[in-house]
Amino acid sequence: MSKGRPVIITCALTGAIHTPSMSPHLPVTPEAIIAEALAAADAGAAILHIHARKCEDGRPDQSPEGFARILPSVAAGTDAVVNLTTGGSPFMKVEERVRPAVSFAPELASLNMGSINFGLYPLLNKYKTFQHKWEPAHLESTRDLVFRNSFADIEYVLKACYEHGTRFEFECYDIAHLYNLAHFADRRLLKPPFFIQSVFGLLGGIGTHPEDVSHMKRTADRLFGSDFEWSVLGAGASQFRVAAQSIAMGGHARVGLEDSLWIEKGVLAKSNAEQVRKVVQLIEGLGLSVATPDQARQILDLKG
Ligand SMILES: C[C@H](N)CC(=O)CC(=O)O
Ligand SMILES: [Zn+2]
Repeated sequence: MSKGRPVIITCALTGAIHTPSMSPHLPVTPEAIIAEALAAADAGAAILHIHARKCEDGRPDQSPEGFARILPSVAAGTDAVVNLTTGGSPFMKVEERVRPAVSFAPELASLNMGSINFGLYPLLNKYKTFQHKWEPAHLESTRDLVFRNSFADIEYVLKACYEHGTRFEFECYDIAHLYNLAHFADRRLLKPPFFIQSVFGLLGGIGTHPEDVSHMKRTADRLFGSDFEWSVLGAGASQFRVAAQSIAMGGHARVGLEDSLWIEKGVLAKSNAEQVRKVVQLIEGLGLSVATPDQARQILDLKG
């Protein structure tokens, strides 16, 4: 067992963008999401990023009731850190998006650090047949979709969650979002360590070229010095390449069917745990260790 620096693996189980017809392995029902959560934690994920879906057809569900069908069983089955989404689905208003985090006061919640055009053209052109009527409409409407996260929206979410001791996974889709984070830090509305989740490869945000990844890290180093922990997620086919670069550069990694349905080019991942096991190999291959949930709590200064 390698004793190198502990690397935190986040697993994002289902999300709100991919739809059931895109992969038979995308967990949709509460039972499936719970089973995937526990298996991903067993495989090495210290943090579980959780969205809920409507049981009947898999539409994104941001109601506290939807999360109440998932969270107790996850908490009973693993000590992994629960990270609740406040992004919900990009079609939702911030008031709706923040409700689960306010209701359940998790240790960690996502916080999206800026607005972006949310382009899903790669998905639009790829999928033609669907199980549910809402799926093609969901995809079609992204042509004109802006995922809104104004300064007021961001302040609304951080104030609504902060009083419960919830800390944040700062989703930064582009360099500007790092400056937005610095703005809120300068206003003392946030305290370090900042858990930065750099998002690569979403059309509307920064690309996945190694230069893009390095540019994000260099900018974060300049803005935050040692006051941050850096993690990355690569959308789609870039997931493991971006993760490998981050791990080699001293960072952490996020994987999961929320942001990529693949285990390798053209091969669907059979589960979230399969993706977690692959990133564990990357970490141990570099002589590093996989962080336990408690090591993640310590590194990120979570309330526990
Ligand atoms: C690119 C990620 N799917 C963004 C995300 O996970 C947002 C959230 O849940 O708040
Ligand atoms: Zn999410």
